[in-house]
Formats: sequence, C-alpha cells, structure tokens
Amino acid sequence: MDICVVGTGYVGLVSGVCFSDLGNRVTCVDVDESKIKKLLEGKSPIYEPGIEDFIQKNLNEGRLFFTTDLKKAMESAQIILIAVGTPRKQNGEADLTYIENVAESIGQNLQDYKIIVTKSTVPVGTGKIIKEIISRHAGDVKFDVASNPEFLREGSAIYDTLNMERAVIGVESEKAANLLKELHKPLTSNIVLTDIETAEMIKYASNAFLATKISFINEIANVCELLGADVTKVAEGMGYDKRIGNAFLQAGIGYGGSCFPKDTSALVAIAEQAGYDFRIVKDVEQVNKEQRFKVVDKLKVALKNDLKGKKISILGLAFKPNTDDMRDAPSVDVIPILQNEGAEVVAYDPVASENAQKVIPNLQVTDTMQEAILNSDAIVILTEWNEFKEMDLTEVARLVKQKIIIDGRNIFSIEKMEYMKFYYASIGRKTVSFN
Ligand SMILES: NC(=O)c1ccc[n+]([C@@H]2O[C@H](COP(=O)([O-])OP(=O)(O)OC[C@H]3O[C@@H](n4cnc5c(N)ncnc54)[C@H](O)[C@@H]3O)[C@@H](O)[C@H]2O)c1
Ligand SMILES: O=c1ccn([C@@H]2O[C@H](COP(=O)(O)OP(=O)(O)O[C@H]3O[C@H](CO)[C@@H](O)[C@H](O)[C@H]3O)[C@@H](O)[C@H]2O)c(=O)[nH]1
Repeated sequence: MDICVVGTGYVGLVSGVCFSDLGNRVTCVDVDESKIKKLLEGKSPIYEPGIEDFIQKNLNEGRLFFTTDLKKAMESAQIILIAVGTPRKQNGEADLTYIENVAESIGQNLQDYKIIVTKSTVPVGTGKIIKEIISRHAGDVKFDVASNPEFLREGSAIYDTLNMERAVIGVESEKAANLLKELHKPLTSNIVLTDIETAEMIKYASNAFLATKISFINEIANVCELLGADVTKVAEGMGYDKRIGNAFLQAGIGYGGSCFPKDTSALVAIAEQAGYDFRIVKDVEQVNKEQRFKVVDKLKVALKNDLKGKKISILGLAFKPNTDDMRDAPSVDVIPILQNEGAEVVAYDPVASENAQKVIPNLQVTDTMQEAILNSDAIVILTEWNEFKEMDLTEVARLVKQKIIIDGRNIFSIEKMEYMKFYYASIGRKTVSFN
C-alpha cells in the first residue's frame, strides 16, 4: 500500500518505519525542516532503541521517504495517517490546533479518494471535526475518515508496533474497514472494529485505566509504609491473579511522560463537557501529583531537614528508562525544590541530560554516574535505568560522602541494602537505617 504519515514524532516515525518495513511505500511529512533533514541522513530526531537501523534499511531499500511537502507526499497515497501532537491546554483539554491545521492542509490538497486516519490521541468527536474541515475544502472529492489510536510505549515502540496486542479501527464505511484491516493483518489478528467515537474513547479509557493501576498501587504503597508491609510483595501477590495481572503495579514516584498526564486530564475534560464528573480519574491525577514529592520528604528525613550545601546526586532525569523524553518527568518538579533549599544538585542520565537542561534551569549534569555521585551526601534515584540497577555498590560506597540512597523506583532489595549497610529509603517498603 501507499501511505502518507503526517508528523514524525514517536508515533508518526515509528508507524511510518514499521509499515514501510512490512513492504508498504511510506512517505513521512513534517513541518519541522530540521527533523526531515536529519531523517533524510538516516538519523533519528528521537531516542528510541533500534530505530536508526530501521530508518536506514528502509531508506536504502527505497520504501521510506521523508519530506516537508504534504501535497507531494499525499499524491499517490491511499491512506493518510495523522500523527501530530495533541498537547494539554491550560484548562486540561486536548489542544487540537495541530490536528485542525493538518485537516485544513489535507482538504486543500485532496485530489482523489483517500482514507484519512487519526493515530493521534484525540477527544471523542474529533473524527467528525476533521471530516467537516476536510469537506469544506475538498469539493466533490470523496474521502473517508477513520480512527486508529496508537498504543505504543516509548522505549519499546518498535517492538510494540510489530507485536501489537490489538488494532482498534474506528470507521464509517466498509471500504475504509477493509483497507485498514488489510493494513494491520501482518501485525495482529485482534482487530477491534468499531465506530469512530468508540475507537477514540478506547484510547483514553486504556490510558486512564493504566494510570489508575499506578495510582492505586502507589496509595497501597503509602499505606504499606504506615503499617510496615512491603508493597513489592503485595504487588506480586496480587499480580498472579489473572483478573488483576502483574503489569503496571510498580509502586514509585508515579507516572509522567507525554501521555498519561495529558490524557487523564483530557478525559476528565471530555466527561465534564458531556455533563459527567469523572471522580476516579480526578483522584488518580491528584495522587500522582503528590507521589513524586515522596522522594523529597524521604531525603529531608535522611538529611535531618538540612539540605543547604549538601551534594545531592540525581540518577535519572527522563520520565522512564530507554527514552530521552522529559515531558512531565518527575525530575522537572523534584530538582528545583532541592535547588531552592540550597542543595548542590548534580544529575546523571544515560541519554536525557541535554533535553533536561532545556527544561530544568541551572541543572548541572555529568557524563558518568561515578562523577555524579562523587562526594555525594545522598543519591536520589528517579528513573530505573538498567545502568543504575547494575551499579557496583562497593564502588558507590567508596565514592560517596554519606551512604544514603533515596530510591523512587524500588530498584534494590531491602536485604542487599541491609547487607551493604546503606541508609536506604524506597517507596512502600521499610527504611533501612544506619545502626
Ligand atoms: N509518544 C507516545 O508514546 C505516544 C503513544 C501513543 C499515542 N500518542 C499520541 O500520538 C500523538 C503524537 O504524539 P508524539 O509524541 O508522536 O508527538 P510529537 O509532539 O513528538 O510529534 C508531533 C510531530 O508532528 C509535527 N507536526 C505538527 N504539525 C504538523 C503539520 N501541520 N504537518 C506535519 N507535521 C506536523 C511536529 O513538528 C512534530 O514533529 C499525540 O496525540 C499523542 O498523544 C503518543
Ligand atoms: O507499574 C508502573 C508502570 C509505569 N509507571 C510509570 O508510568 C509512566 C508511563 O509508562 P509507560 O506506559 O511505560 O510509558 P509511555 O511511553 O508513556 O506509554 C503509555 O502511553 C502511551 C501514549 O498514549 C500509550 O500508547 C502506551 O500504551 C502507554 O503505556 C512512566 O512514568 C512510568 O515510570 C509506573 O510508575 N509504574
């Protein structure tokens, strides 16, 4: 098939690259000239393990193209995938400016029948808005709109796409249904065929449910701390029950990233506009907002409320491992508090330092973990990179000034920390103190 993908962020780029690897002819369009220039050189504007090999292979084999020219890109396409951003507005709603602009441009350039598919996460009813905008410009040219929400995770985006658990296809014509089913055939046999509004809702419901699991286990963790129970064991004990499942039960400093925070607040806004008060999701958001500050409280306890002049080593800046994405990362809220309290904050992240310095003022970063923890008064773990899980604690003990670790991601066992004689405060488990 011939596909045009609009937007080369995570979703556009990864779907474009994967569909092209499956033998389709794919042209990816972006208004950002610097991104297209990089992509034409086979370089990825986003950090995603394995993506550059995929880009280069498909560019070389002549199935993958990049351009800033939407008109040219959509000329021979049967399917146009819209994958532009839908960021959060001040009032919590999804901002549809990019979507509406793309719909205008598609309408202005539509010459023959195409299916215009929204992969971006958009409020229920957006498919209708896109259709209206395109119709205004398209004259007599026939087209279909469809919804095909994306479920990939950053850091495992290619794997998630090539091994997708389901494809949700929201359509209003049989022709569109057949073509989109055909497109997804090599990827999954679990195709949920529905109307456009339902498909749009499936995406928000999925993200809000996963966010709910996280806030739920974090509240269990907070109660565990008060009662002396261990949340990691509680999660394990719950997770064997297939009705519950073990995924998304890792307690910590809560969720961040480009999706859960904005999509939960968009769902609250969508419900509100429909006249419904979505109480559970509002509480999920509130719990999550507070959870990231647990590490600050624990650090203050460890350092007896005196952060002034203390060297605090932050390990992990990105919102999760295997990405350099800083959108809604806990580090963005945590680090300025420590700086304001007079601490000397030094941070290390395997890939996100450059992006972090754009959003956290006066952030001092190092090239290695060892430099970051040298003479440290306390280490604070904000992201569970493998490099941190595998750190040599004997070496750490030698480098730091005080053997204090505040772990926002529960990466070490309590037993190991007791054995190594560290002060170790984590989430939802007992604190290991100096004897
Ligand atoms: N990031 C994820 O992991 C993920 C996963 C599933 C769904 N989503 C959803 O997918 C959508 C895209 O997310 P993202 O993280 O890939 O976005 P992003 O913001 O990283 O990238 C969007 C891209 O679209 C480009 N763009 C904007 N207007 C354009 C136009 N008129 N023409 C061409 N290109 C244009 C931008 O320059 C940018 O490169 C969002 O709705 C998001 O909620 C994201
Ligand atoms: O048990 C868990 C699992 C995750 N997280 C946090 O939750 C956030 C989101 O993690 P993850 O879901 O792995 O990353 P995303 O790349 O944001 O992916 C989510 O958001 C995407 C955008 O909508 C969806 O496509 C994916 O299906 C959905 O998992 C991160 O901050 C994680 O640290 C936890 O705190 N505990």
